[in-house]
Amino acid sequence: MNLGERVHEIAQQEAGRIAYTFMGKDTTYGEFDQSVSKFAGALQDLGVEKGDHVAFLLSNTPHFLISLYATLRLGATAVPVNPIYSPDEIAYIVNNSDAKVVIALDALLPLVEKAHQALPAVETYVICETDPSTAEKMAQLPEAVKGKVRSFTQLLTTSNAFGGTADISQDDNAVILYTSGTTGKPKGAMLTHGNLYSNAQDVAEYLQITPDDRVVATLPVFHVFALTVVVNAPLLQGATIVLVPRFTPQDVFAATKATKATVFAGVPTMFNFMYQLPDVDPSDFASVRLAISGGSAMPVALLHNFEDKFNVRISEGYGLSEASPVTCFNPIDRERKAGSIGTSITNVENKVVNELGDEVPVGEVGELIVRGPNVMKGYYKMPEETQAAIKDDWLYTGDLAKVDEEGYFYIVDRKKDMIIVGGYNVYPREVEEVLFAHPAIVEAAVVGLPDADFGESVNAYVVLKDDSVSIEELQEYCAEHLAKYKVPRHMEILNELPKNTTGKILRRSLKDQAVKK
Ligand SMILES: Nc1ncnc2c1ncn2[C@@H]1O[C@H](COP(=O)(O)OP(=O)(O)OP(=O)(O)O)[C@@H](O)[C@H]1O
Repeated sequence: MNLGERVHEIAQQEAGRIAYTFMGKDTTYGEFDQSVSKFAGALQDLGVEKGDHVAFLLSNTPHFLISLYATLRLGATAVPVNPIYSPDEIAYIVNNSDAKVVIALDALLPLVEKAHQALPAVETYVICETDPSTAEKMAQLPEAVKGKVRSFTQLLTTSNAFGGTADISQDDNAVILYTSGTTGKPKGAMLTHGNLYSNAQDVAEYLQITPDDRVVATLPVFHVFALTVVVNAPLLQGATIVLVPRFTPQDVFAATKATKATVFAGVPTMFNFMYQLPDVDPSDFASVRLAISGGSAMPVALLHNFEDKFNVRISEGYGLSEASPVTCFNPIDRERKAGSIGTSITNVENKVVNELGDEVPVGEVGELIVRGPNVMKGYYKMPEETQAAIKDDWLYTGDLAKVDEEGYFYIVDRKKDMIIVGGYNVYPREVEEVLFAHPAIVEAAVVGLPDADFGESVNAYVVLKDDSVSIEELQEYCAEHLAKYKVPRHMEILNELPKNTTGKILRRSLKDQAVKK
């Protein structure tokens, strides 16, 4: 069984069940399956065969769901790319992935027009219309590009359905996902059909997603967290996806209220924006039985505040692109531990090891490594990086963690972000947790900077609710809660913190800016 077959099976058994809802319109599994077959037929007519690569420059609209499942049905490989990357970033990924077809939102038409010469391997651009003026704009394209451009809507209405069944094995690539480059140049993690199916199934079981669930999809779908947790896992269960095209707290509350959504998944900054929104009526969120946090560390103070305000349980999990992504989650039917990423999900093993790769005792910090059917095949065209990441079937995550007696894991921080002050280790996260617990602080990030006396120093950047507190007072507050060497030497108040499009705070940007000063 694979993802495509499973969705087809649900459509055969319960065609009238709602697969997704978008802008107030419901689409049934029967209709979804039909669109997938037709679009797979269209891709086939465009020359896409098993093993070919198709890049997506799409956001949270039905185009993504149809394109993904059509590509999978043909046995081709999907390469979801963040559509708001710069033209150079997009060109790098599209070229590196050897994509033959690019499926793009119409807003990217100017980019297609400009960038097509830099993308020699791309034979066709399929443009997804969301604006009535798109057809006219397509007609006015220069001849050299026009010949390569097709309309998604037209292909969907005029193509014959793909009637065949691609011969897909568990080890075939389903998706190549480029890591966002928070810590370096994007690398394409090759995730197989087996990887994606098993992780979606294990997550769905572990979080008890049922066919009656309505799962809010506002996390960007081109990112691995969304792909498994709010796209594949609900579809495997025959549940309903509530597509929210662009995250705003207002849109999420409106969508949960209108659809009586039962599951919400977000990164911590989303929870923070929702919590901070003034005049919110918590009853708008009352239908949500489970809130899922992942992608970066959920500050403990925010977890408690959010749970109290909205009377909902937050289950924090952990993962990375290379692991499809989920390895741990706080369980639904057992204790949820604040500050922990929970226990290993079914079929996946997590272990904390020292520099030699030996498991460390309970409570001791080491690198988190992962083994299971979710671990990627490798990085596309990067055998050396693959060898460095996977040793004896264990994926080295680059994250420091510890585990308790009950098997709950705690992410201490990224290995690369650890600060060494005069020989002492400081994990930015523990300083951030203290800052987050201060009532005047809305956001906080901590980075290490070179220091002539101590090698490195601790530096904090905060966003404040108001000006009720000074930097000196915040430093005094830190001194009350932290050992002296962990207290930020330098603190700065900013209007906002730099974030990537998934909402993760970019410590590296803060560091780069500080070094340039
Ligand atoms: N619950 C969590 N707590 C702390 N960190 C988390 C959590 N969930 C995910 N992360 C962090 O996110 C990382 C995985 O993110 P992802 O695969 O999206 O790549 P990225 O970090 O955005 O980009 P890059 O790999 O290029 O740095 C993990 O390795 C970990 O550092």
